[in-house]
Amino acid sequence: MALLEIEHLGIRFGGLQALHDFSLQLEEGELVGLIGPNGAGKTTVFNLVTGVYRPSAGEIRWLGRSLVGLRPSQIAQAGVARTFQNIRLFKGLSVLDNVRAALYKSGRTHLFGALAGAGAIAAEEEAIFERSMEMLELFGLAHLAAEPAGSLPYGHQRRLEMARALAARPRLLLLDEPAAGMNPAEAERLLEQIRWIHRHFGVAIILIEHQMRVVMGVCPRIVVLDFGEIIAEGPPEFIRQHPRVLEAYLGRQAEGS
Ligand SMILES: Nc1ncnc2c1ncn2[C@@H]1O[C@H](COP(=O)(O)OP(=O)(O)OP(=O)(O)O)[C@@H](O)[C@H]1O
Repeated sequence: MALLEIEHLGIRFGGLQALHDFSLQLEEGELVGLIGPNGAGKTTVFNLVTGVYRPSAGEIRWLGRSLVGLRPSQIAQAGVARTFQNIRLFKGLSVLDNVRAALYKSGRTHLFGALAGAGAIAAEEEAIFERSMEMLELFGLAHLAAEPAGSLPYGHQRRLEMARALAARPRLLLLDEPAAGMNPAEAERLLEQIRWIHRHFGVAIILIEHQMRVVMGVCPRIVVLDFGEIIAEGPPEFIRQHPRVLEAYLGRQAEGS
């Protein structure tokens, strides 16, 4: 059974058809890139999958069961995690507390739910602490655990966001333009990190990215959106030469330059 099945998904905002007839099937552990020019509808796909928006048409199935109508918190609990285009951390909280907060929120940590009383709560606190530190260590942030998240350099904040998202062991990670605002060297490092996350956690990933080079370097399959519709889908070498993709990207760049 597919991990995620999206069928004929659509949403309108007033007169704007932001997404139309969008279908995508994702297997456990698969890594797919979602690209397209500004306003193509990429983030809208994430907002639909995570329950922020409700579709006007179509179906989203997670392990065979519909996600449509579930609250974002329920979808997160089911195993879908995301990061945002504009980093969303609790900037005033410590690096450690940012990961801890994600674990409390996920509701997936009731490891000692069958037990009652203060002992069980203390054990759960301990489990959350251990898991949070484990994540910080994996992401090379453990030595910064006590620092306020807002004081970290940009690249570290991105890493913390990913550590947070992965702490509750999701089965699907939605990455929304993680390379935004990065220079080429930073983007290259991020690429390595995404490859590592994919290998290490065995998690399925949908990567939205503006920089074609980043997506092409990491995703074996790429879906291209333009004006809310899929215009091409396939491996990087196919996408790179696809006339509609070239037109969508280069045509508009040429107009803009
Ligand atoms: N809540 C909303 N209300 C009205 N219009 C919206 C809403 N959310 C998205 N849109 C519109 O839907 C279209 C698709 O937006 P979306 O953010 O999904 O694009 P995108 O491909 O992620 O673009 P970018 O690369 O600029 O982030 C845009 O025209 C956007 O203005």
